[in-house]
Amino acid sequence: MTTPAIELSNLSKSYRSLWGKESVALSALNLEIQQGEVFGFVGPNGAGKSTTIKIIMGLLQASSGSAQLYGKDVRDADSRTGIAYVPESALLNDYLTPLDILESGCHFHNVKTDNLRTHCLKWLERYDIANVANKPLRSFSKGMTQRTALAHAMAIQPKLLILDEPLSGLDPLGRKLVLDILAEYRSQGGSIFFSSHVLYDVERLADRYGLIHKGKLRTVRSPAELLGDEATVLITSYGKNEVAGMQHQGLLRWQGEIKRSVLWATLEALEKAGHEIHEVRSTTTLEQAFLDLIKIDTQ
Ligand SMILES: Nc1ncnc2c1ncn2[C@@H]1O[C@H](COP(=O)(O)OP(=O)(O)OP(=O)(O)O)[C@@H](O)[C@H]1O
Repeated sequence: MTTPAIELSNLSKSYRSLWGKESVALSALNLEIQQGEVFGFVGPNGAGKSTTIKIIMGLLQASSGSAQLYGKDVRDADSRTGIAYVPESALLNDYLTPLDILESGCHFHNVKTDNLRTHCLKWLERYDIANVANKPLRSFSKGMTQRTALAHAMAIQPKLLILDEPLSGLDPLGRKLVLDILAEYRSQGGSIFFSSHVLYDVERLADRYGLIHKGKLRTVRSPAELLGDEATVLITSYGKNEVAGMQHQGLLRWQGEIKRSVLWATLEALEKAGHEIHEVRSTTTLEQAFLDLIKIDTQ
């Protein structure tokens, strides 16, 4: 068996206030992320996501338990070679330019390339910031800074990407751009561990999702497991003949919201009846499925 990309065993973290009061942020977390896996760490604000990521990145010390990257304890800085991290609010030196930042990142991670400048410019182009490659970051919007941080992460050709709320601060176009790049990285075998407090725009990205709530990992599921048989699908078609489950909407248009378990049977029936299928869209969101689970868990 290959070594997991991330292995957390009984990981706990408590913070102590100035008055000595302890609050538990993470409680005995056990989790394995395999190489090549995309894992979404999802939970509401204050659930413990950033605390977990900061421990993995060596920025915080766990109170107990252990965290390993590719079999190496995270307290050993070498464990993070070839691992890219983008924090929620990227703290980049704002006197530097995107090109400076990418080039120094590549030097630090020992990236081998024929022409470093061309390599870095390629990544700035992918993130649509090549036109400001030589401008200092202090003039940038939050979205542009976030894009620089993401371009820096990809330019080091990481074996694992760790992203804390990767889409926060980005407009819809920026979000789509980042999701497309992450999907491409994933299709080339890259591993991703990302956190998010909302699911709707990352729900197609991960192989598995872990739900963290009040410092405890409540459940780890694949999107299919999470949606189960309760998932519904909305079908829109055009045709003359009636088909079970479909409601006539005037002229040739039909629409039906059906259980996912009867999707294929319905599509076959529509084809047989000579309908042209216009759209098939999931109407049950992962977000709702998770919210339902928390309700069940806390009852
Ligand atoms: N430096 C700190 N000192 C004391 N308590 C802290 C500190 N950092 C985080 N906490 C507390 O630990 C808990 C977990 O916080 P954490 O930032 O890990 O949550 P999160 O899931 O990342 O939330 P968000 O989505 O808002 O970033 C929260 O109750 C938070 O208030």
